[in-house]
Amino acid sequence: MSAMLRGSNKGKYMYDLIVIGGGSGGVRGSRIANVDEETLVTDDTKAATHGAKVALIEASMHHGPPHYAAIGGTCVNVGLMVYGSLFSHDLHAAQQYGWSGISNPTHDWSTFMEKKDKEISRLNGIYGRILGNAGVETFEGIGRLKSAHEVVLTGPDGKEEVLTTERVLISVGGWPFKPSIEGADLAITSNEIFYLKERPDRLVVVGGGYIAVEFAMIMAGFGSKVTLMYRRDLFLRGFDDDVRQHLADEMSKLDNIDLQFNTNPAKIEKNPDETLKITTEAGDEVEADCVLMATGRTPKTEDLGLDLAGVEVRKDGSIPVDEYSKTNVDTIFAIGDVTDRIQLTPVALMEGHCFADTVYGGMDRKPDHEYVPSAVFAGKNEIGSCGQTEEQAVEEYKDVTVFKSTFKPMLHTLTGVDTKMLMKIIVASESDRVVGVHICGEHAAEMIQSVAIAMKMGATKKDFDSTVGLHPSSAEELVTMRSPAYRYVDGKKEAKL
Ligand SMILES: Cc1cc2nc3c(=O)[nH]c(=O)nc-3n(C[C@H](O)[C@H](O)[C@H](O)COP(=O)(O)OP(=O)(O)OC[C@H]3O[C@@H](n4cnc5c(N)ncnc54)[C@H](O)[C@@H]3O)c2cc1C
Ligand SMILES: NC(=O)c1ccc[n+]([C@@H]2O[C@H](COP(=O)([O-])OP(=O)(O)OC[C@H]3O[C@@H](n4cnc5c(N)ncnc54)[C@H](O)[C@@H]3O)[C@@H](O)[C@H]2O)c1
Repeated sequence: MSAMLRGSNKGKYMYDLIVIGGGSGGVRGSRIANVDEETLVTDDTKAATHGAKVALIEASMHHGPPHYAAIGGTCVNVGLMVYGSLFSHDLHAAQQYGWSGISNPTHDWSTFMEKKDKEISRLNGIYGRILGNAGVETFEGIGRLKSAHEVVLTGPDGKEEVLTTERVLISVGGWPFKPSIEGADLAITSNEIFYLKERPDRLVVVGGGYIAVEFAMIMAGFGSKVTLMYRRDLFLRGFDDDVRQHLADEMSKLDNIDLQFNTNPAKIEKNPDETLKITTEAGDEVEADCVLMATGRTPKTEDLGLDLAGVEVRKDGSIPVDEYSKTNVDTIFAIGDVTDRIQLTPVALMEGHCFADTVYGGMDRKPDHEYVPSAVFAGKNEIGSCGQTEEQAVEEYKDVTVFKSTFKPMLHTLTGVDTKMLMKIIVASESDRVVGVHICGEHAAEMIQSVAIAMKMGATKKDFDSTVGLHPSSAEELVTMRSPAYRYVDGKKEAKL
């Protein structure tokens, strides 16, 4: 795409760009597109010198009901909940190493929620200030397209205003989807779980994606008894099969998690004492205090007026875009979860940044979705993953070598905790390039970020082998796996090496 003119609107419209949605992608896109030298205030805005006149419309400047997401996005909620939930494991481990005075630890949910909310509010404020410093005009309210160059802003007081703009960037994200089973309204979603007044003693989680697995482990870490219902054989579809199975095996070892695969709820009812009864499609009953539906997210495009602007929308509500995040309308762009590419915060940031650099910065920057690392924060058994699964690699390269290692992390040689870590390296045999790395175990997320750099640079297995390990660490296993577990030749798994 040829670079467009900076601030080319020349007074025809009120703004060069209106951004609808101020989460991860929208804040980044607007901040980078905006800012001329005169409004540069902090170091944080120094990179942003593209000079467009930008307005950003965000439904809420403060997290929580009814919009839940707010300026800057609320992803950090999960991070804090994960950290909070891990202490139960750490406190147990500490005692096995001789620490005392912590034999009967208790957790105060309301103290934790209060501190978490305070931190998220602080972040909301920071994002508001960053935008202000960058010179982005920020409006609280709902944005809706009236035409390709007009956006209706409905403020918190219900008042409507029409803003005109040369271009629009849509970054409205998604909203949790609940299947329409009987009593679904009694279930909460990931929106509400961040605001529970009390920790449920018994939680049923429905679904088998990131959110289902993470919240099953988070709430179990805090002490809830969790039943995870997933409609198919094994959760986390799309992840490497060995990693999925390894995590399922590890979760099955935990006393307070009951994994129920091939199980789906048929109805949810309220008992006279306000607790809930979940009846599965097979007719089994489970009693719980709370049901979390983690059954996917739907792009938030329903009332966005996309039809009035002529923007194409897929059946599932997502917006198709080209490699520069442009929709079928030349002046309308979309980034982040609403486009249904990879739904991760850093990906939305990258897409927003590339958009601004290309359209207002005179650069030619396409977001690069290859070797994007991801993590599932499943307690002490988190997954860190980058690149292809074994199945995908065999499909693409036919000749593939697989290295695998399962071992007990050194920490647990003294704790007595029955847990294992899995590491897997997938290599395209002909080029020796490492095309997939999958880790399940403590600190997997931290490890995979560094591995992703090597993979992005095209590292071969030989490069991994020639790197000296760091001892003692679990990560050193990544550079000491010398013997392949098995190979594929011409797409067929070889029984013997
Ligand atoms: C529970 C949960 C945990 C997650 N954990 C992680 C994680 O650990 N790591 C990770 O990388 N990703 C995580 N994600 C995914 C990540 O949050 C998204 O990929 C990312 O936020 C997408 O950014 P976005 O800009 O597209 O949308 P969002 O960040 O969702 O922002 C959209 C914004 O638009 C606003 N909005 C919507 N409609 C309108 C409108 N009409 N007018 C005005 N404003 C509007 C919303 O209020 C919201 O603030 C998680 C998601 C969820 C739900
Ligand atoms: N750690 C992270 O980076 C992180 C954490 C949370 C979310 N996310 C992002 O957010 C996105 C959304 O997460 P998610 O967990 O909501 O979605 P998901 O697509 O990962 O999982 C949805 C799950 O719900 C199940 N499901 C769908 N419809 C159902 C139905 N009618 N009945 C029963 N089950 C049904 C699916 O089989 C799937 O297992 C993810 O794709 C991910 O990119 C990332």
